[in-house]
Amino acid sequence: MSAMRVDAKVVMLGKESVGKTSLVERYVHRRFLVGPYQNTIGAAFVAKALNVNDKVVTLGIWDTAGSERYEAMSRIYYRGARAAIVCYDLTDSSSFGRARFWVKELQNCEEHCKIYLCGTKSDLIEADRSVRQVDYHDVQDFADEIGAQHFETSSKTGKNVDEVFQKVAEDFSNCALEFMQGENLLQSENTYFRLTPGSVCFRDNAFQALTLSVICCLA
Ligand SMILES: Nc1nc2c(ncn2[C@@H]2O[C@H](COP(=O)(O)OP(=O)(O)OP(=O)(O)O)[C@@H](O)[C@H]2O)c(=O)[nH]1
Repeated sequence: MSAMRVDAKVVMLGKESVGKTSLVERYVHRRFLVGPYQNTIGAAFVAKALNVNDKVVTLGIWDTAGSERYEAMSRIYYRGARAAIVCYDLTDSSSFGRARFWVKELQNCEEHCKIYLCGTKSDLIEADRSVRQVDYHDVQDFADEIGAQHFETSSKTGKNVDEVFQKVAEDFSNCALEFMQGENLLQSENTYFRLTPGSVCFRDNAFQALTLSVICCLA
């Protein structure tokens, strides 16, 4: 059994097919997978270390399944999260409604979790403005109202992807001292990820990444 330390738990939330997995893939592996869409089952975990002000911060990123049949499981994954990247698809107005749902959940259940609103697939808007279904200013007003950061990203081109995760790590780093004074987070179960002998894992040394796929028996 091995363990690695994760400084901040980050959860990806949002309607199915908004591009949560693609965002994580682009950020961690610098790639955009083409081919038939494969929905996430249960959740997947990846850890990535990055530098913030000469310090290393390791983010433990939980990519949840967007399908409503896995909603109860997604609730498990946001528990103890310090940041939630709530994604919506810029070309799908209903996905923003779903993003609002997750924001409400987080506000009710995870008061220490910082929220980052992420409008995905901006490359599609850049190619054809008429496909935009979610207005930038409407989301910015909502973000201001709830005290969230707001980004528009493209996993296809990489636009703003690093910026989202860098901001998450910077905010965590700036708040870490305050958190540590409030509660001994570095020793809480949320900041260590422990592998059990039966876990499925892959280690990517280049990115100091460890991936765990949680195969859901509800599938
Ligand atoms: N053009 C474009 N397509 C994208 C982008 N991000 C994701 N997609 C496509 O959108 C589809 C869904 O992407 P995923 O990353 O699997 O979506 P998800 O939110 O993880 O989906 P679930 O696992 O069902 O929750 C795939 O066909 C992707 O190729 C993007 O930035 N630009």
